[in-house]
Amino acid sequence: MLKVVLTTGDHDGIGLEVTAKALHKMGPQKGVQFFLWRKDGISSKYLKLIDQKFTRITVDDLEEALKIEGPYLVDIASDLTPAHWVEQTAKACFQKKVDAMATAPLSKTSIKEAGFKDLGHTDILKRVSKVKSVHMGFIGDHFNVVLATGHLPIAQVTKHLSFSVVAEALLHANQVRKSLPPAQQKKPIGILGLNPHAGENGLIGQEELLIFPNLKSFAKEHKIPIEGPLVPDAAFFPENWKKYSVYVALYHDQGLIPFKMIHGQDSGVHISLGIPFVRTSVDHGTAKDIFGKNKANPSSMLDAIRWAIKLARQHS
Ligand SMILES: NC(=O)c1ccc[n+]([C@@H]2O[C@H](COP(=O)([O-])OP(=O)(O)OC[C@H]3O[C@@H](n4cnc5c(N)ncnc54)[C@H](O)[C@@H]3O)[C@@H](O)[C@H]2O)c1
Ligand SMILES: N[C@H](C(=O)O)[C@H](O)COP(=O)(O)O
Repeated sequence: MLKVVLTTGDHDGIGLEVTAKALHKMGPQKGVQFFLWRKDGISSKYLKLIDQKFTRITVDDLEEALKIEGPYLVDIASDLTPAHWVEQTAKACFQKKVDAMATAPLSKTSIKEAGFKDLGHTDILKRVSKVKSVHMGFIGDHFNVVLATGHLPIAQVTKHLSFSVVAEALLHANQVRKSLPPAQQKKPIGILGLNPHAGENGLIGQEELLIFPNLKSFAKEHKIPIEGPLVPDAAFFPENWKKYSVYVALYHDQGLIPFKMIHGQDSGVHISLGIPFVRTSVDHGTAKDIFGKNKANPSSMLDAIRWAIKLARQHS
């Protein structure tokens, strides 16, 4: 049985709602045991939804939960913070006690309030895994994006960008390319430029001239098909989506504004690249403005759980 752990994120966000709705929609999955972290003492509305499809057993910690075998959904009613749920699950994944984790949205503020220095799940996973670089990858129905830099203030992006930063992102984007259906795998990875008009041969910034000549040799050496620097304001025209297996965006919003505009809440999965286990997530946030209103769309969480299972099967 694959053990897949779901964390439900901020207590006052839509995490539990989208997770319960997603589980209700997908029902039990052959060969998969689900574990669900949630706050102790919550209203039973969403648990009742889960109970329509699953036999649920409640415990109060992960260690206890992992001892339970059989056709149950194991519900962890916890008084730890949601950031601790993520950290404990990541440790269990790292120790191979768990096969995959799918996370509902967690605010960076709540991670800070839990006493952690990490900026997001990605940083928690990187710390637990002790790896040098982790990249955020986003898989969508229309196109896929890998971010070369993460949660970095915009003022620091140019200081941080270098050939080696983009080359590491390219290697992770290539992992995404190789996991795509054969026809898509053949398409190059499109790497965006940084400046307006991709620098226009150095007239509007030097970053493209500093990064891309080396990147092209690096890609050739690693047999990775690439194109770039793509002109950022034209790269995401719909007619270009099918030209590239993956886009590499140089900073967070360069890739996520188009990705979220197009995929909205209807699809889109976030995959952590560079950690030694499977972690997927939604492509939206905590949506506190609609907390408790039963308005949250669970499609991204449903995709995140499906991808966690698919990737865990490939890993096992
Ligand atoms: N995977 C994650 O853990 C993750 C991802 C993104 C953002 N965040 C965090 O979430 C918090 C809020 O982020 P934000 O305000 O930038 O974006 P957000 O996605 O929470 O909200 C943007 C808008 O989209 C709506 N929305 C989001 N998801 C929806 C859904 N499933 N169904 C219906 N409407 C939905 C919201 O109601 C809001 O109007 C921040 O603290 C951020 O750090 C976490
Ligand atoms: N950049 C992500 C997004 O907008 O979807 C997000 O903030 C999630 O980050 P973590 O997975 O590191 O929490």
